Amino acid sequence: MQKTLEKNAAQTTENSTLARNEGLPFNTKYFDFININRSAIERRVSTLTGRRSVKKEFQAAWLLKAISMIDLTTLAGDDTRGNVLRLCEKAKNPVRKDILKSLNMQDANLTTGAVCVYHTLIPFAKEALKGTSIPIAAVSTGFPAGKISLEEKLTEIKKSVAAGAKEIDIVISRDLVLESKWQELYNEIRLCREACGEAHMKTILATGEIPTYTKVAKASWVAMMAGSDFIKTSTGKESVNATLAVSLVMIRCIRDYYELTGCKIGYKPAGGIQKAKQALDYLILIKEELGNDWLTPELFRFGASSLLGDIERQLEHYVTGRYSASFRHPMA
Ligand SMILES: O=C[C@H](O)COP(=O)(O)O
Repeated sequence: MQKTLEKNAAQTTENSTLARNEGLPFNTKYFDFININRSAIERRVSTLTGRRSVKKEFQAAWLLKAISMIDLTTLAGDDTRGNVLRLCEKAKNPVRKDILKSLNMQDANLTTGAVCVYHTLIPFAKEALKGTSIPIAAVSTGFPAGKISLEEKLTEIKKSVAAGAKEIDIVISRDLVLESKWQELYNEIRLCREACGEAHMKTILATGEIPTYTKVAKASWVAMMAGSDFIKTSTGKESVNATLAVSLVMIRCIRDYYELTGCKIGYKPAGGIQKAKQALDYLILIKEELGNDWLTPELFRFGASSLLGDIERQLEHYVTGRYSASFRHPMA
């Protein structure tokens, strides 16, 4: 397992020199022809999780890797300094020391990929993460509905960056997708990317509010062309959030964009990913469709508030042979 983690660390270093996506000039020729066959997509993902599984020590190694790719998230109306500080402690020490010791991973410096909070909570995350390299991700642009003016969106992004966010998760205006106003969508995302400056931008499509996979694919293309560093499924607040099927649609766009431009765009499924088994399914999908290059925090994140608790529980089971109650693995 030590070897697997060392290999993962080497992969991360390689990817940390990744050039940012500068985007492409707007042109509908890249996506006009797209027409997604829903049943083919759903068939592909249903066979994937049946055919493939990861067992025993490989499963433990994959779960540790999954932890390094979690944007540990709290986006609740009752967030306080206290729960953000506790969440950050969990990001710094995601797995109990005794479990890590049994896995011989106590010196691996395992942390989550980032901590994701609302803008007003950034100072508390900054205080708690001081001295670490864990980035703060902030949700901006009128999260989750995005129903504020473009000017306000840009101001919000700039404020979050100034407050210390190194990653900005923006929400797009879903009406522009519903009405196929692709050029307007492109302009909006472009301006957001400019406002982000050095901060990496993850563009949330809110796929649960987009009626067809064809539109999800077109919106993915527009987001990448406009300079997004990551494309992300959901806010976690829609009635349907991340699914494997919508992920397949989006990561195939990432693959095609890479083939066209040579630029690797990151992927972040978010919302409703609560179980270790779900995380493994996503990792298998990414490995099969995009390859190992994408299995690093630079190119893949889970947006999840409670997934880490189940992963820790499964690791404890791997080590002790016993399951503990979920409340023994609190997030904050
Ligand atoms: O971006 C992250 C999501 O808001 C987290 O959703 P979740 O609470 O369902 O894990």
